[in-house]
Amino acid sequence: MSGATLSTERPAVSANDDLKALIRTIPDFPKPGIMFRDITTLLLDAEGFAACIERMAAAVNGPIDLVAGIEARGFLFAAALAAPLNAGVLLIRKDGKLPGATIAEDYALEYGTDRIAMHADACAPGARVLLVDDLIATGGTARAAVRLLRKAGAIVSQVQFVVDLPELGGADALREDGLEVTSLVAFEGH
Ligand SMILES: O=P(O)(O)OC[C@H]1O[C@H](OP(=O)(O)OP(=O)(O)O)[C@H](O)[C@@H]1O
Ligand SMILES: Nc1ncnc2[nH]cnc12
Repeated sequence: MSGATLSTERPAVSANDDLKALIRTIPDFPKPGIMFRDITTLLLDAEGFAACIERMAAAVNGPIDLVAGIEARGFLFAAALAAPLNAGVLLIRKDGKLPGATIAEDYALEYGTDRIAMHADACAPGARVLLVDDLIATGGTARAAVRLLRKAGAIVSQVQFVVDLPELGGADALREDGLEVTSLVAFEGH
């Protein structure tokens, strides 16, 4: 009779711990109590940034026409990801920055509201758009971006982030909206 054997192997290292180690945490920025997850250190590492983009590309579910990036840090990941996916890049900017005719969407901040915009003619109705940002916290920005893209007629079914702050509930809120949400690393706390 073969009894259960206890594994002497170490628990598997999460596949993206190498990337997590490249993201620096700066306490109390931009204000006391915030743990700022700084992806500039990941960007500085050539192998790490390349691995990040490869893993994001591998997680893309189905063909897409455009990668939409959210200003400003989201642009970096969206632009790099678009090349291997053979997709174009659609810019979602803070209001007032785009030169052509725009459509906009408001979203709530801790205090007050903000507005993001995109060129009204940036995507054809029915275009399959993957939304990308560096980080999701409360999800206010990403949810507004999804509403904006859908207002333009885009089909948005997946949203990707490098970093998730799960305690803030943004990824769960997007999932409740019916979106597929993928992120490479998660940090506990704000
Ligand atoms: O999930 P949320 O609570 O909406 O927060 C996440 C957003 O906050 C950060 O952008 P920020 O507005 O700081 O802009 P930046 O990229 O220009 O620094 C981040 O890049 C996301 O876009
Ligand atoms: N904790 C955090 N670190 C970096 N960017 C953020 N955007 C919102 N919360 C953030």
